[in-house]
Amino acid sequence: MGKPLHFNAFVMNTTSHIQHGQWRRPDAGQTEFNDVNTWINLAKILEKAKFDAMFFADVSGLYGDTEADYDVYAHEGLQIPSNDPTVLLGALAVHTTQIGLATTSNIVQNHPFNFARQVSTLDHISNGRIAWNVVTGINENASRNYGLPALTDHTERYAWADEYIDVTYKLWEGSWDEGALLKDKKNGRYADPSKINKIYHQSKRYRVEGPHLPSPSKQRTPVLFQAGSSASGRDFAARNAEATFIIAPTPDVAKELIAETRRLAVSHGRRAEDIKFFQGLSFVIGDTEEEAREKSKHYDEFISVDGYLAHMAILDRTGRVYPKETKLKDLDTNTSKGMAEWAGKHITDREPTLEDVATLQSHSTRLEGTPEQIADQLETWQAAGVDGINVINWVIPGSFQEFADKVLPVLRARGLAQSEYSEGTLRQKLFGDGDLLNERHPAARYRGAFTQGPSNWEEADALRAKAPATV
Ligand SMILES: Cc1cc2nc3c(=O)[nH]c(=O)nc-3n(C[C@H](O)[C@H](O)[C@H](O)COP(=O)(O)O)c2cc1C
Repeated sequence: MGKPLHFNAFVMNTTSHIQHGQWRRPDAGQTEFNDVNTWINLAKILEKAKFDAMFFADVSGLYGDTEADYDVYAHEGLQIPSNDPTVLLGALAVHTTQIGLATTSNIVQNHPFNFARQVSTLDHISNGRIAWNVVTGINENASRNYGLPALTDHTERYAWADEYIDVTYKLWEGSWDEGALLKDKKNGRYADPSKINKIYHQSKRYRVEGPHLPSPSKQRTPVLFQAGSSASGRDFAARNAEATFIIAPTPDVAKELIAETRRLAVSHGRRAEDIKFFQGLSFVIGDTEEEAREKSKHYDEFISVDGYLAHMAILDRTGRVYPKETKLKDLDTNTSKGMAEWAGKHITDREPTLEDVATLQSHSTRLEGTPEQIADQLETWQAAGVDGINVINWVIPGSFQEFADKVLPVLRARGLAQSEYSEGTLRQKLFGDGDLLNERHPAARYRGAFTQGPSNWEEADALRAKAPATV
């Protein structure tokens, strides 16, 4: 028997997330994303099927050139309109009891003091089932929505992320000592002030006094996801992430990426197994191979070439998508070079066009076949070091229901999917090693760090000048 893979449902609080054009299918429920019942219904299906978590992607602004129009995004429902997933998790938490709830939140979109408070509140509501996908963003428009003149430089974005996450660690792990909450009705002592600490954080962008307003939730720090794949992104993940989301084109590429990030984690004093890797995949499931092939063609009929190209930001200078028959060799942009090479590997009998790029993109994460064949392919991904799958959907809720009905039973028979939830918080369910971050994680150093800490800003600043690494 194999080792169970983890399964997350990869979704976004919008109509067109990844598989652009599929919202036009008659059975697509994602058009009703404003209706909270769409999500509650899906959460119940997923929980019944024992999915580990519901993972919400998010962006804080439009894709593409900020000066150009955004007609194509509006036509395609491509991540606009979209709603805030973090708010939605509050509703899902009270309609479920076991499934993990992961939200994406960009460091530009919220002050860390406020964000830390929202997450602690959600972790209380859900009884310890919250995860945070830490992103630094790639959209210029998102930066402009928060008063910045432009997208912050790549290296600086990760320095900012370090600073941001440090504030949240201090609030979650260090501000409240264990046993601070007394609830002592007899003596009229609700909490013990000697165990509630200010943090006096000072860094380039943030000056935060504390204390954290919520008392500690079950997990304190939510389970930490990360999705950057550049050198700085991988280094950030190696230091901070408990789970990393990848979209590798093949198991071999995934294997390399995973080994590299695990090596980095070890170099930062963590263990290789402290990070779990989730590969994003979509599924076309048939009772026979022939049926799967037919279904795949049917999905292709709904592909919106404009949608894929807009998501990949392959647009002209006015923000319009090029005609789909445009040959890649005729595109005069930097992005087209890598793409042309990539498309050229797959299409050898003619000049690749933009339509080919969109189709290739939609096929790049697609596993197709009978449930048995899909299970075989998942075993190959697992052998490459993948711990879990972020299941990308075509339609909500149908794609997940189909996966639950057809593929999960085959996986269970091979020991590759869980049949029951284990007890406890999301972290305990994923790692089996307690509700809190382990001792090797950098946030653990803040436990008890503020108990004997400074009692005002002057003392804090003096201490920082003497030993910058400690506070
Ligand atoms: C699989 C995957 C999923 C991502 N999901 C999101 C997301 O939901 N929201 C977001 O703002 N960025 C998302 N990103 C972008 C990354 O968080 C990151 O900002 C981007 O990849 C640039 O960082 P990098 O240069 O380190 O890769 C995702 C990236 C990958 C690879």
